[in-house]
Amino acid sequence: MSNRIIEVSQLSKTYKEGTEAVKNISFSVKEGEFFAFLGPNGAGKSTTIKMLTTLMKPTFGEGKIAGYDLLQKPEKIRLQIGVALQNTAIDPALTGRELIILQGRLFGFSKAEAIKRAKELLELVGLTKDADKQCGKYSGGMQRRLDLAMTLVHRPKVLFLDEPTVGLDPASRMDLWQEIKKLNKEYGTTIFLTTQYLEEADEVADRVGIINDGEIVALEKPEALKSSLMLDKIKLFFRSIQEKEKAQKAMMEITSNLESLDNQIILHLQKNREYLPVILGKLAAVHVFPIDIQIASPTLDDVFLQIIRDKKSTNENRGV
Ligand SMILES: Nc1ncnc2c1ncn2[C@@H]1O[C@H](COP(=O)(O)OP(=O)(O)OP(=O)(O)O)[C@@H](O)[C@H]1O
Repeated sequence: MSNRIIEVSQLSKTYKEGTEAVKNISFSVKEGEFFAFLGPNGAGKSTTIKMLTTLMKPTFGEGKIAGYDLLQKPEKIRLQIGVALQNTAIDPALTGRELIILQGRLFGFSKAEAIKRAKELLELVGLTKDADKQCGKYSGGMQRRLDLAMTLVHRPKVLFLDEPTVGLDPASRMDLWQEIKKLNKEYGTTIFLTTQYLEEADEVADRVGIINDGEIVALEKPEALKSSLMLDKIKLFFRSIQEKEKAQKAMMEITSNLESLDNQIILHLQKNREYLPVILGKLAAVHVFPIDIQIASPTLDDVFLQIIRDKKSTNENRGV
């Protein structure tokens, strides 16, 4: 096997009533890579994960996970992967420890092995203290960590996580990211996850794939995606809304690619520091002076919005 642990070629899924949820996608993920799969609601992320985890058959195309073919060797694949999908149902009356032991037994561990593995995993995800509490009484963050522990029982090579941090408060989100990062860095587990929190994907992912309307529209390292935008955001803050409005008219002479919020204007300009004197000159001409100026490089959110906007306008031009 090459060191590509996920390999997908022209993978497609059309649901029975005709929705083309995934259209001919091809990509690969290397062993040990942290891959984030992003896309707006309904883009095809869950459908892709379901196909890659053998829960759903593709209508066309092929894929291999850890060297095994999706259609020919699904049972082999299931032993190599861990899957945490959204809304997994677990019995709330059982304790965290009992659930992990049960999972171990389902994977064929002896009772003693399952107990030992549960202890290790509870430690890994920081649930040792609450291991013997009924999991129905766990907080959202604790439940997610338990989900994670359960997916790890059989030491999977690849972990598929569908929006693992959705609905968690920022502190719990950070904790869970730490656990996932640890698995990736210390144990070399390949991570394939979907998330809506782009700034977090930016921080943790080696590579990002963006899917929109069933098609992959970007596949890059986060840095490369951001620099491909070649735009800076210049934020100008004013003392009052009246001043901001005056300034906005003047700024429209430089670019129409701007946003106006309360007392600030955000200009999106090609990366080029020479624009600053031009901006200040135009403002001085109308006697308005900003109280603060901030220059920021694009974030992954900006890239995402731009890609989705470009796609929309191409479709509109084509009359789609
Ligand atoms: N079981 C199904 N039967 C028919 N259509 C479906 C089914 N599941 C998903 N779809 C449709 O397929 C498309 C892709 O959905 P999918 O759930 O894969 O997107 P997603 O990117 O995971 O969205 P979200 O972020 O909202 O979970 C959508 O148009 C959706 O309505």
